Amino acid sequence: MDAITNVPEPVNERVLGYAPGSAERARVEARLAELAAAGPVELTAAIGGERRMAQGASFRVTMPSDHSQLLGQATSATRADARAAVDAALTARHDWAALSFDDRAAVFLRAADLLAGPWRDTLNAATMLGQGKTIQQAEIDAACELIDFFRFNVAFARQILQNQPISSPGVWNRTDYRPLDGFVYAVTPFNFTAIAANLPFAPALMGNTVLWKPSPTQQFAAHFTMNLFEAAGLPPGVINMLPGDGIEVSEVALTSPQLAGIHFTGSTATFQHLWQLVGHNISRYRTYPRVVGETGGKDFVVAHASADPDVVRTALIRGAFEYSGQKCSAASRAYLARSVWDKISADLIDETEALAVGDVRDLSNFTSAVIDRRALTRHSDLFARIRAASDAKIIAGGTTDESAGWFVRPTLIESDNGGHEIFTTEYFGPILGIFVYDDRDFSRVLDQVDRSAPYGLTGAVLADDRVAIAEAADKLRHAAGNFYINDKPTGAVVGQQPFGGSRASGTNDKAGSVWNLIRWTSPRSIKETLVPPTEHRYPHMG
Ligand SMILES: NC(=O)c1ccc[n+]([C@@H]2O[C@H](COP(=O)([O-])OP(=O)(O)OC[C@H]3O[C@@H](n4cnc5c(N)ncnc54)[C@H](O)[C@@H]3O)[C@@H](O)[C@H]2O)c1
Ligand SMILES: N[C@@H](CCC=O)C(=O)O
Repeated sequence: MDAITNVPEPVNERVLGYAPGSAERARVEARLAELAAAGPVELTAAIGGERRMAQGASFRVTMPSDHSQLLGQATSATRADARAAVDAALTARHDWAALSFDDRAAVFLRAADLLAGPWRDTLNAATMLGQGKTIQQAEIDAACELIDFFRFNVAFARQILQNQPISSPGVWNRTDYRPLDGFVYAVTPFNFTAIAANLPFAPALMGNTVLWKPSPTQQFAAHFTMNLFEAAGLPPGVINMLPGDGIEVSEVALTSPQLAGIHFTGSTATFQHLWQLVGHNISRYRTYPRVVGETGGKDFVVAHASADPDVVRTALIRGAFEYSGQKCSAASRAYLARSVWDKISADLIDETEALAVGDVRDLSNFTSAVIDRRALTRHSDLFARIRAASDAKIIAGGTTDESAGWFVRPTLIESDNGGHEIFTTEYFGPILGIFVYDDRDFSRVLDQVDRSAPYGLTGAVLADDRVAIAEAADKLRHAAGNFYINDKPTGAVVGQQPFGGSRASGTNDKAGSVWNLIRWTSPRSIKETLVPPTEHRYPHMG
């Protein structure tokens, strides 16, 4: 079809409440029971449309909040699997790029509607069981954010395609939004089902074919996400999914002359490692690979003396402890004016101690387990270090329990040493460092917030005083790519707060926006001269 169509106007998917007695609660509870009872699922690779086990070492996917519950059996992709996936992506490339934008977009609009309807409970339940999310956290991720990524990216991509140059008399200029000249390698984190799907999907929407390497601890929901892509009609070879740790896959992908882009989300260390390998191999590639990565954070909350104490307490608890702090955006360092601290400290400690932490199948819990034993050990080691030191003190939480699941109690650690590791290091767990400052030192503490951590992802200022808000927004301009005023620093919504940060937090290409999609196209300018000249001499030559 030659018409330039209008794509559906995107609207953010409504977040369902799952209150006791609601229909959606009954449905998701039934799906949780079914998936947990179904026995281990074979977590296959997807290569050129074929679903088969990868050829490497096997690994198990269990529930973080009940590690005796086996959800899936997987095997890691080997070099041979990776070579097959690269070949499949390159084979599918021409036909996928040759499809009209409408045909490509329709696949993902259908995925959005399937997910909003019959697939919602499956992806929510898989995310709860496999990644330890409560229903609220699964709903805003695996359902709403992913549906929004699908629908909004289609609309943003259409805007890009419509962006065409001017022409002049006798000349017709056009921009051809080509996919990149090769395949895209998407490497995704454990903590968000929506991010894991968006990283392969966004380049695919722009006409690219993709190797997708999910996190082993997200493989359960990734498996169902791949099923969803297929159910929506994604042609074979467009997205090829390779389970496992990715080491052998990277050896193949990053040395392939056809590597055209990396779409990464995960830790700063892994991203830097991948970027170094790209630098090392730079002369091998046919084109310069686009390297897009969103990485770690040490996200701050600064409360001014004018802040409402109830707002501060709520923003800290939700911002730091939802999903047990396993969000790149989680509040992990708080700078509190002493007058505010004096008003909230007792209640903050009591409420933190009272937070219900347990199995995700008990919907009354506020949060659940951390992702795996490694994460739990990172926290128990931290607690031991803090207890041995004199310049920081655990004032709530500070315990772990691995008897049934990988549980870490929400923890508050207070210190007056602004350079302490609790203000600089990303633990990726339910840990909030607290620095109390004299009310009159607000300006000085803003400088400290800006300088003390290497990251630049999210941050919040809480204040009623407008001058204080303006000063914080100015002084912290580069300290956060997502800056919140009187809110927690988590929970960005697609289309409303495009997400990403700079400094050690990434390339700030803003997932779910035109700025991200533009990285997956290599525009070609076409000039057509309608009546070309037939004489080389210019008028000034007489
Ligand atoms: N800025 C953001 O938008 C954002 C969003 C989510 C998570 N994160 C960050 O992600 C981190 C947590 O996620 P994680 O624990 O999954 O991160 P991670 O870096 O451990 O793993 C990310 C992915 O990289 C893979 N990986 C590791 N080494 C690899 C290699 N050599 N080749 C190929 N793949 C390799 C992992 O298997 C996984 O799929 C935190 O630092 C968090 O802040 C950032
Ligand atoms: N976009 C999410 C964070 C993603 C990282 O883990 C938020 O805004 O809370």
